Amino acid sequence: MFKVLVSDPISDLGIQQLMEAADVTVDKKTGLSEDELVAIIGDYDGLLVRSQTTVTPKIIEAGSKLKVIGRAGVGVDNINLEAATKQGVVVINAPDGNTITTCEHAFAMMMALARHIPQAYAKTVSGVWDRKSFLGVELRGKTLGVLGMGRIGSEVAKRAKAFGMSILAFDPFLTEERAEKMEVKLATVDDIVRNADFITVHTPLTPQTRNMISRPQFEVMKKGMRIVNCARGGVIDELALVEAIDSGIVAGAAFDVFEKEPPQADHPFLTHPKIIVTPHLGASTVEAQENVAIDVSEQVLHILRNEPFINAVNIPPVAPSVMNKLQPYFNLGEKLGSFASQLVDTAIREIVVSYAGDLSDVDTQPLTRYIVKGVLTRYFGSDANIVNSMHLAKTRDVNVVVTTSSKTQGFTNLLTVLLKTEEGEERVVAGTLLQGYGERIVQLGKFSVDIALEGHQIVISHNDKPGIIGHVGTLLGQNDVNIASMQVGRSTAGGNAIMLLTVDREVPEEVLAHLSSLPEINSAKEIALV
Ligand SMILES: NC(=O)c1ccc[n+]([C@@H]2O[C@H](COP(=O)([O-])OP(=O)(O)OC[C@H]3O[C@@H](n4cnc5c(N)ncnc54)[C@H](O)[C@@H]3O)[C@@H](O)[C@H]2O)c1
Ligand SMILES: O=C(O)CC[C@@H](O)C(=O)O
Repeated sequence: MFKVLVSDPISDLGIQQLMEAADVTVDKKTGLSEDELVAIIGDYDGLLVRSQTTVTPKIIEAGSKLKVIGRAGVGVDNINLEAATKQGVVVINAPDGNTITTCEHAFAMMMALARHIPQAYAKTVSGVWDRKSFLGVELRGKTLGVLGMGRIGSEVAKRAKAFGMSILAFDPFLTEERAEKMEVKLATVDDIVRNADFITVHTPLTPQTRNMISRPQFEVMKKGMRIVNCARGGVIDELALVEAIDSGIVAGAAFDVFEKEPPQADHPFLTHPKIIVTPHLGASTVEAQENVAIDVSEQVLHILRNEPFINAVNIPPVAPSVMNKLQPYFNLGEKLGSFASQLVDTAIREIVVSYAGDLSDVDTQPLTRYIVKGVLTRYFGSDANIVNSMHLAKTRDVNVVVTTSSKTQGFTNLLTVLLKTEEGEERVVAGTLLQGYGERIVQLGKFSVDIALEGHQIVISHNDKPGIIGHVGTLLGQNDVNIASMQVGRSTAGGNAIMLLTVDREVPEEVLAHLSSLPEINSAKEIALV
């Protein structure tokens, strides 16, 4: 039974699927401090948050069973990704569910700003009928600058066109072609800053976007422009903005987000007559909260159940078509990695993975993670997983090299793992997924073999002399180790040879030692693939 903790208020309807799952119990405990979370998180396999819980390294480290942290929303800036990745915890978000809602909020803020709606409302309900102080401006005919043309920025631009605005847009990924299709003008930040009547920002907060609009930008703005931030506090420099309003450059600002949330009681925005604010309400609609909770619950279930998932923030995204193609090979890759790692005796320095045939023309990154996990499991046990395998390899100075090859050896798909060790050892094993026959090892060192990749195996390196197979069979039989299948490969008659046996059970240490001591046998190793 999996246990999931929901530590922020999240739509009940949205997490219904999780609550109704027979293999999951859900606990809702909101408003906990870091220490309170640290004290209980060790019991949970999953943690579901919105934006109130700050998931710190301390909480993640205490989550010894934690497999997944789900963020019901887009931004994962309240989750320490580095700590999660290090510990192999998948972080997922729900990037699509609140796009329209947040876009509509940004638009509402822009309109409220243009027509002084919050200020006029406050005065009216206070009993003052003031029709002179709130002269607004139309949106029609104005230039809107959109910084960040992702999901939300693009939707804002679409709506602004319907209002008769012309749009200048900047996003590092916005091409001339896409801009044309969206009927916006591709511009630089400087163009936007100098020419826009309204600016709205829709970027994440990154080192590049922090204070993207600050004093130098305000100084060259059109007098009387207005500015909206429904993305992240810190993208627009708060103090520089207040100065720009007070000096008459900016006519007004609308902010849903703050550098520090909630803002201090003396934050200048809270009393400024030309700044309107909301308490991070961009995603707060019934629809969006249901959508993000449904999306994230579904993914959490997949992760807990070890099924393929999407929207992982700390694993590169994979297109569903690529995932479908790769998924059948995950087990093969992990087992080959595991097999290869059990062949080496000294510290691994390089893992060289080679893909051929059907695997040569697809983005194999996710499969490489499984192979590296397979290699590292020998050393890290269940601490190695597909989220942290590349990170673990890097921190242990293990170089991972991926190549594609045209040498398929006649197979439709071929996956080769070569391990190089500090002492100059090289161990190579190749496998294939054979329709109707499952996962097979087809190469071991320089020898061609064909044996199912499963269970307990013994790899014996020996000299090709008569009687050896008989000795091995007798010894294993005497020790109650049943042989399920056997393959022998040799370079030349009488030369080096390899024997690969699948046996029905674990092989006792002393039996392996006895095997290794038999005449003409150079080494005997057990490989466990269970
Ligand atoms: N107020 C809220 O409640 C609320 C709700 C949802 C999302 N958000 C925030 O809104 C922002 C946008 O969300 P989204 O879903 O559209 O994300 P998105 O990833 O679809 O779009 C973000 C865009 O910003 C662009 N970008 C990155 N650096 C940039 C730069 N230096 N200059 C210009 N563009 C840059 C990216 O290329 C991307 O296209 C995020 O920060 C998100 O957290 C806030
Ligand atoms: O309301 C929330 O949970 C915050 C939403 C938003 O900032 C997000 O990043 O998705």
